[in-house]
Amino acid sequence: MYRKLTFFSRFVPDILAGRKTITLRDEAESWPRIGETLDVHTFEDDRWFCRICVEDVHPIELAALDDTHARQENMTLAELKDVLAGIYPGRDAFWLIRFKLCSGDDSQP
Ligand SMILES: CC(=O)Nc1ccn([C@@H]2O[C@H](CO)[C@@H](O)[C@H]2O)c(=O)n1
Repeated sequence: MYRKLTFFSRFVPDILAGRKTITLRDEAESWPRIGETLDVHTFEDDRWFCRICVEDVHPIELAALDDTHARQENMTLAELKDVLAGIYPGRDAFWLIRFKLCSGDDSQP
């Protein structure tokens, strides 16, 4: 059994295309561990849509977010900050989870 992470369904196409390779979460969702495989579901209807392998997890402040992070979200920095303000109003400290799509077969690199 893999642990489960959810994403808003509007991000599904970007995740499946490999255009979105990070997510920024609060402490409640800082639990993924590097090397861990996760089952990924939509937040709205709990639909499974892929597995991801966690490549990095680290804390990051809002002020430290730059264009590289925005690119990894397939957004501009302004769009990313808007999205964060919408999901996490007033928060300025996050956890960055970087991931790649994976099969869930642990024997694969
Ligand atoms: C319940 C809950 O909080 N779910 C979340 C939280 C965040 N995100 C995405 O991560 C990035 C930065 O936050 C943006 O692309 C967000 O849309 C998400 O898809 N689903």
